[in-house]
Amino acid sequence: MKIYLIGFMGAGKSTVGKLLSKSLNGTFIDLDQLIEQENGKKISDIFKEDGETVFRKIEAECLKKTDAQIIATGGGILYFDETAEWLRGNGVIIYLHAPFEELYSRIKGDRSRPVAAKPYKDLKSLFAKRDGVYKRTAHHQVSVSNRLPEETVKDIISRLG
Ligand SMILES: Nc1ncnc2c1ncn2[C@@H]1O[C@H](COP(=O)(O)OP(=O)(O)O)[C@@H](O)[C@H]1O
Ligand SMILES: O=C(O)C1=C[C@@H](OP(=O)(O)O)[C@@H](O)[C@H](O)C1
Ligand SMILES: [Mg+2]
Repeated sequence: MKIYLIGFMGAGKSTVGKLLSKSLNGTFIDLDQLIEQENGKKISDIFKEDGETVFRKIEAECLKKTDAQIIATGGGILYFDETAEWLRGNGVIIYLHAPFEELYSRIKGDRSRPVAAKPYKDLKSLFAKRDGVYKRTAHHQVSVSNRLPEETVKDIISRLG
């Protein structure tokens, strides 16, 4: 069974995914790292040099080719409508959720995340839009608010049964 972690930037998908894979003794991939390896450049350079549309196509291709058991996706993984259905047909989807302000405080000023460079109000409305899509797509919603990543891992494992 594959486990896909989804959620907004700063939710802890990369951090929790790595820990979860250790607890479950499963293989792990951070999709952003896979994209950087396959393309030989940083996400921020792909955005700068090739544009977001190219990045999204690469992201969707990398998602479909990874054979890892635990996958930390990027916050924009549901950019194409068909990706939600593809994900649900290929594994268990966990939405890591926290209120926007908490996530914003984790990502503001982080230059490695090009989307986080948007102004506060644009990020807030992006969160509002994506939150609904994450909720509709996920099998489980797990809180990452005021919680250590280790606690989130325990919560995920208990929900998986
Ligand atoms: N539970 C948590 N509590 C506080 N900070 C966290 C937590 N999980 C992750 N972080 C921090 O938030 C930032 C984003 O984490 P990251 O795992 O990269 O999130 P994502 O992959 O969802 O964007 C990092 O600086 C990380 O150390
Ligand atoms: O939300 C987004 O659109 C993005 C989130 C990033 O991943 P994280 O969610 O791990 O920061 C990364 O895929 C890229 O910078 C775009
Ligand atoms: Mg990440």
